[in-house]
Amino acid sequence: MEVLQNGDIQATELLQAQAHVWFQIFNFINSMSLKCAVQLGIPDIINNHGKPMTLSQLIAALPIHDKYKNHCVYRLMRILIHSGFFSQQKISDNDTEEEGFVMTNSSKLLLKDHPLSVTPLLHFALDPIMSKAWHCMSDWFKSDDLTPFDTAYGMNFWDYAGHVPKLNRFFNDAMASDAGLTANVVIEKCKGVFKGLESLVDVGGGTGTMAKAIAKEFPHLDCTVFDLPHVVADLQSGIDNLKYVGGDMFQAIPPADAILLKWILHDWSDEECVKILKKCKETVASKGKKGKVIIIDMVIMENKKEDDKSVETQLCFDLLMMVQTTGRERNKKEWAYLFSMANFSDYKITPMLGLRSLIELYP
Ligand SMILES: C[S@@+](CC[C@H](N)C(=O)[O-])C[C@H]1O[C@@H](n2cnc3c(N)ncnc32)[C@H](O)[C@@H]1O
Ligand SMILES: COc1ccc(-c2oc3cc(O)cc(O)c3c(=O)c2O)cc1
Repeated sequence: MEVLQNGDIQATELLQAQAHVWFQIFNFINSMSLKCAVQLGIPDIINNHGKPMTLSQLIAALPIHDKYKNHCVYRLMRILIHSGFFSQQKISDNDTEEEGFVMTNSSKLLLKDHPLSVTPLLHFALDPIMSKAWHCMSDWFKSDDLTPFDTAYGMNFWDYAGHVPKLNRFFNDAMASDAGLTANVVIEKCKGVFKGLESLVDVGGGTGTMAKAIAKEFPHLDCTVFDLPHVVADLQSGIDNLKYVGGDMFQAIPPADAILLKWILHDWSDEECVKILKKCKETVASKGKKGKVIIIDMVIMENKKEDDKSVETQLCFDLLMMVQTTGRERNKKEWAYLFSMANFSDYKITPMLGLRSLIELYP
C-alpha cells in the first residue's frame, strides 16, 4: 500500500487516524445507548434494587421476552459502564462471587423522580423532531435559510414549538429540569446576587421553575415570569410573590429592579442580543444602583487544553445553538462586545455554575 511505504511509524499513525475517525463517527452510539437505557428504565430498576444488581436480576426486571436479547442487555450495560453511567461491585454469596451493577453520580441524575433529573433534556435533545435539523446542516450551509432547523421545518424553532404541542411540552419540560438544577445551585452559592432587590423579571422564564424557586427563597422579592403567550397561557403560580406575563421581549419587558436572562442570549445572534439587552437596559436603568441584568450562560473557556471535556461540551452547545437557533456560545471578548454595543457600563463574570457562568450586568 502506497501510504505505508515509509515503514512502521506511518502505519501506526495511519491506524491511529483510522481509530480517531471511527471514534468520531460512532459518537452517537453513546447517546443512543443512554437513551435506550433510560427508555427501558434501567437507572430506576438498578436504583430501586437497593444493592448491587446482577445481570440476571436486571434481565428479569426488564420487559424482555426474547431470550436472545439477554446477552444484548450485557452488551448495552458494558458500554454504559465504560462511559461512566454504572459501575460494577463484587457480590460475595457463600462460595460464589458475582458482580453487580451499581449507580454512579451520572446515572442518579437519570432517575425518573430525581428532583434534579436531566432525563427531560435527554428526551428533548434526542427526539427525532430535533435530530432532523442535524441531518439538514449541509443543505443549510448551501441555502439562504436562517438555521438548519428552518431548513428542516420551513420555520424557526420558536414558531414550530408554538404549533406542535408535543415539541412545546418536551422543550418546556427540558428547560424546567435544567432550571430546577440551576436554581438549586444559584440559591446555594450566589444568594448575594438578589440582595437589596425588590422586584425581578425572569425574561424567557419558560414555565417558571427558576422564578418559583427564587420567589420561595426570597418572599419579599416581587417576581414575574415573562415568556411568549403560548408558553405562559393557563399557568398560575399559586405563590403570592410570583406572576406570569405573556409577551415578546423584542417589544417590551415588564419593569423591575433586576432582569434574569437564563439561557436566553445564547439563543440569539449578536444583533438580536443587542436589541434584547437595550430593552433590558431601558427597564433597569431607572432603578438606580440596584438596577441590573443577571445573565446565566456559557463563557467559552478557550484557554483550556484542547482535549478538555468541558471545552468540547461548550463547543457542542455552540453547534447546538447554530443548528436549532440563530444563537451561539460566546467567549469573554464576545460577551464584552455585546455589553458595550448595548451601552452597559460595567459587568462581573462569576464562573460558578459548571459549564455556565453568572454574569451581573450594570447600566
Ligand atoms: C432556552 S429557553 C430558556 C428558558 C428558561 N430561561 C430556562 O433557562 O430554563 C428560552 C425561552 O425564551 C422564550 N422566548 C423565545 N422568544 C421569546 C420572545 N420573543 N419573548 C419572550 N420569550 C421568548 C422561549 O419560549 C423559552 O421559554
Ligand atoms: C444536557 O442536555 C441538554 C442540554 C441542552 C439541550 C438543549 O438546550 C437548548 C437550549 C436553548 O436555549 C435552545 C435550544 O434549542 C436547546 C436545545 O435544542 C437543546 O437540545 C438539550 C439537552
